[in-house]
Amino acid sequence: MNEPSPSLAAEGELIRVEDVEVAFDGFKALRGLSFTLMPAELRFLIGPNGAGKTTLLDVLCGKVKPTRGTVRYQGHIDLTRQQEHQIVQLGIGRKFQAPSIFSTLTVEENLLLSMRQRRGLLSSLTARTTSAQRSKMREHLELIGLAGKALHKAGSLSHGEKQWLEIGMLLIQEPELLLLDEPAAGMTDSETEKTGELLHKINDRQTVLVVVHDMEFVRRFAKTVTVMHEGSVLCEGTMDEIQADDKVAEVYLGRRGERDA
Ligand SMILES: Nc1ncnc2c1ncn2[C@@H]1O[C@H](COP(=O)(O)OP(=O)(O)OP(=O)(O)O)[C@@H](O)[C@H]1O
Repeated sequence: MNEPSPSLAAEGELIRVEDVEVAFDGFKALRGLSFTLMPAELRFLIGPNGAGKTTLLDVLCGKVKPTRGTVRYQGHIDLTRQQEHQIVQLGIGRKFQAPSIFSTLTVEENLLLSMRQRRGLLSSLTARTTSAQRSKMREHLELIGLAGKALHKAGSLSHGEKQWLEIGMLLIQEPELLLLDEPAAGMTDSETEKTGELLHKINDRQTVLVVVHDMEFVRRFAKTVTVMHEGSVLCEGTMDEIQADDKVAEVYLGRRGERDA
């Protein structure tokens, strides 16, 4: 049965996580977590170390299966029953920390490969590029700020540029929902700024759920923030609302110094 209870599912929700538990050898990384995401949101997910942020992304992309609870996509799809590759096909793209670009190929070739992902690697490279594919590629090169480096080898890019290329490779597959874990980690100040701006540009077209540790980045670029603590949601709201919340001050913002260093 894929139909959620009408009393529990609000119209038009993209994601509804209900009472989810994830246990690793008895340790509960998620404990009765409930969370919803509407289409077109840009949601920042914050919380102290070990709060369960990455585990929530792992559940949404199918890498980790909950031991209890439900995870609905677009109201009627039970994500807990889908394999990771099926979830990608359903339109949920996840950027992992480990790089997935081909260093010896150009920026353009990496994007082309990603666009034609369903073919084998060799046929993807040798297939002729249609004008529609070229224009889609140019559009994505502009979006990620790498139009001037289309013919550069991906391996020669800066750390920040590699991250943007990876984001571009996900976006060119036109996901409905993009999941990002610390997209600005290790970036210079100017790369961090561009990444924040990129998140907003992406959000013009896609729903984005992003895990962030850097509180300055959150203050600068967040729309709505969800705070997690010990495997469940502590509170949600704008950054002003979050900062005014005593519970957050106690469990998270009070420890901000550790994170902002
Ligand atoms: N595969 C695993 N096996 C055992 N424990 C795990 C596993 N994955 C995560 N955990 C534990 O679950 C808890 C939540 O981890 P998670 O990575 O989701 O937290 P997080 O909020 O993303 O933390 P951080 O901010 O440090 O990245 C942590 O205590 C972690 O050690």
